[in-house]
Amino acid sequence: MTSQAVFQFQTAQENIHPLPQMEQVTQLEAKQVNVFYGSKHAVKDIHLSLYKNSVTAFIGPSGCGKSTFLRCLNRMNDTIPSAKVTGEIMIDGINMNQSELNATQIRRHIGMVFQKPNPFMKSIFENIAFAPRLYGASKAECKQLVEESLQKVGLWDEVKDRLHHSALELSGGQQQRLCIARAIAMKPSIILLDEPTSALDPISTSKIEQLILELKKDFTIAIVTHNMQQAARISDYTAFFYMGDLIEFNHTNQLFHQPSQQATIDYLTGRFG
Ligand SMILES: Nc1ncnc2c1ncn2[C@@H]1O[C@H](COP(=O)(O)OP(=O)(O)OP(=O)(O)O)[C@@H](O)[C@H]1O
Repeated sequence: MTSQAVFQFQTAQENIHPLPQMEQVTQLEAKQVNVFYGSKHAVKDIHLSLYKNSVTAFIGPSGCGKSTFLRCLNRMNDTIPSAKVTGEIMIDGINMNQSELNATQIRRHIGMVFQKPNPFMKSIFENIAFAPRLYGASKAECKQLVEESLQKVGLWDEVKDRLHHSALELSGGQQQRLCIARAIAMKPSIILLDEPTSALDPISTSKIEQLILELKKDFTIAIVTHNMQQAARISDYTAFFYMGDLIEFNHTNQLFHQPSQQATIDYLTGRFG
């Protein structure tokens, strides 16, 4: 029997989701989500919930489908011509994964920050004010949003005297915090972070981790990370993916200390990945 077959054999449905239904409030529920790139089945029948004001980490070896799944949550896979997403992404009783719903509107409510900081080639101020203005925010509202968002990401004091300088003058870590500020200025309910610290030094990484812990008071957060210490430090829940399957989902503490699946144990102990 191949190791993959062993994992599949051991992944009983009830073990994937051993969470007792306690006090968590579901913010988003993915049901039977599958993603195909042409004939490649990259994400297989995933059922997973994000809970309000919590951080959920997606971990697993390279190519296991973490980012692909994350991108389903705000319809970012719509931008990839070969990608086909089936299943439901339920928020407040509405399935977001239906073409009748406008993906741009959905992304207002489910913001995303990428691996590489990608500020617009505009001023610090404009990076934040641009989208709210498009959606009708007045000059005064934009000004307030800029300050509020920069305060939230701990960047205000560092940049308040050069708001009209190019965002590209900022360091990588500052640029990433600016991108987070840009996302939160749209007042989303969910923020998706795709390896947001992998291009950053340890000090900038630590600042972003602190920031994520602060932000979960106001937002629901999902983060893809290769850094297992990071997942252990900042997440409340962890989902372990392997070859497109969700192998295990649990409270982070539980998953790291008492994993229920052999594949999770093997990954956490460095036997593969
Ligand atoms: N645009 C695409 N076109 C075709 N195949 C893709 C595309 N993006 C991803 N894939 C494939 O889908 C599978 C899952 O990729 P994905 O990037 O989601 O994995 P991942 O777990 O996030 O990996 P990593 O940790 O390396 O970023 C991989 O086999 C990958 O090659």
